[in-house]
Parts: sequence; C-alpha cells; structure tokens
Amino acid sequence: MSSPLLHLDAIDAGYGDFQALFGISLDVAEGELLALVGANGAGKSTLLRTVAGALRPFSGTVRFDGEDVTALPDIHRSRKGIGLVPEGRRLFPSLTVEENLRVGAATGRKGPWDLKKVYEMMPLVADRRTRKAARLSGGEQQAVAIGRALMGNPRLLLLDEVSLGLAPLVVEQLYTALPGIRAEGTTVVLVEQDLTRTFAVADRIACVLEGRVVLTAPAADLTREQVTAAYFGTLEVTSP
Ligand SMILES: Nc1ncnc2c1ncn2[C@@H]1O[C@H](COP(=O)(O)OP(=O)(O)OP(=O)(O)O)[C@@H](O)[C@H]1O
Repeated sequence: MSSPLLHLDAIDAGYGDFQALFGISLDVAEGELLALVGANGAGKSTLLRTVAGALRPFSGTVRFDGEDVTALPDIHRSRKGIGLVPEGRRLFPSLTVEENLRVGAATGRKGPWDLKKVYEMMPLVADRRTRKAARLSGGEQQAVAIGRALMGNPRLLLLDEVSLGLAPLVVEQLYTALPGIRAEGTTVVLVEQDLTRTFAVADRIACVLEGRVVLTAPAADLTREQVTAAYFGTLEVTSP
C-alpha cells in the first residue's frame, strides 16, 4: 500500500493551557475526500489548523507526503501544497476579488489552477472580479476564499465549514465546484455540519468527539445513526 498523503500521529494540541485535541491519529490517502463531523467545540477547526500549520501541536507528528512538517510554519506548508480555507473566509476587504485571488498564487506552486480556471469553475466569482471583497455577500466571499486557496495549487485542500451561514442555493453552488476540484487530483479534508451533504460527497468520515476521533470508516459503511451516535457520544463500541 502506498503511504498516505497526510499522516497524523498522536496529536495533542490546544491553546495555552487548554487542550483541545487528544492523541489524534489519522491518515488521508492521496485523492481521497475525508469529512470531519462533530459537535461545536469538538476540535475540528483545531485539527485543520494543526494540519495547515496555523497551530503547533503540543506533541505528536504531522507528516505530509512522507515528510515530517510538524515544525514547519503555515507559509512553508502552503508552499508544499497544504491549502486551508478557514472558517470565516478572511479576505482582504480593501482588495478586489482578483487581487485576493492573486494572493493565493503566492505559494509559487505550478499546477492546474490559475485565474482562468478558477473563473471557469466559479462564474459567480468571475462576474465580480473588479469588486472590492468588502462589498461581497457572505456566499460570494466564501467562493473567493476557495478560489484563493485553489490558486495556490494545493495537493491537500482543507475546507472548514464553508457552508456555514450561507443560503442553501449558495451552498449548492459551492458544492457544485467540488467534483471539478477533485478531478484535478486534489485531496480534500472538509468540515461539514450537514450530514446529508457529508454522505453525498465523502469517501470516508471521521467523527470527532471532545478532541478525540471516535469513529472513522468509509462513508458507504456507515449509517446516519452511527454518525449521529458518535456525534453525541452515545455510540456503542462493539468489538469485531
Ligand atoms: N483561539 C482559541 N483560544 C482558546 N480556545 C480555543 C480557541 N479556538 C478554539 N478553542 C477551543 O478549542 C476547542 C475546540 O474548538 P474548535 O473550534 O476546534 O472546535 P470545532 O469542532 O471546530 O467547533 P466549531 O464547529 O464550533 O468551530 C473548543 O473548546 C474551543 O472553545
């Protein structure tokens, strides 16, 4: 078996004295789409931030493409191909859409994604290319944030609740972009609260409960009931 693109081993992480993640070990294969599910505060964003290098773990190892990147800051990880779309978008409000997108290309990575390709995939973004980010709706900003991450040609794209607070139609448009992203070979780890959507897109699902991964399995092998039970901590663990 080939080695996973992302390998997390015994990750403990948190903020100051507060520990949010406990002994997380997880692999993600190249080309796979893994969905992280769990209640608010379970530690999903903390996990993505640890992978992206926005947060240094207390202990444990993050390996990307076989290399130990645990000590590398986020900017170096993005050059290696880890792209994070954080919760809350975080565009530069005074820059135009196109200027924001160009910021994403600062990774210097070659690959399929450039302005033309992002505009092709998200016509909504293309239509607003000269508009200041501050003047966009929440859904438009989210689409630009995804486009910006793609401009860095990531091998691993981390999407943190990109549909949070958006109108259903806008969420639909964002999710329409996913197959095109995956068709380019991009590996995706996403956090999504909507279980129907999670089951529709995920190859594998990992449930996070109070800072621990309590269940991980191919989406096709799981029922909604099992995921919901893991979510609320009422999953009965049966030995094989
Ligand atoms: N910057 C921070 N400083 C201190 N504690 C934090 C910080 N960010 C998150 N936490 C805490 O870490 C824990 C995990 O939070 P995290 O945001 O990773 O959860 P989550 O599963 O992503 O939930 P949500 O869906 O609410 O974002 C929570 O108890 C949260 O209060």
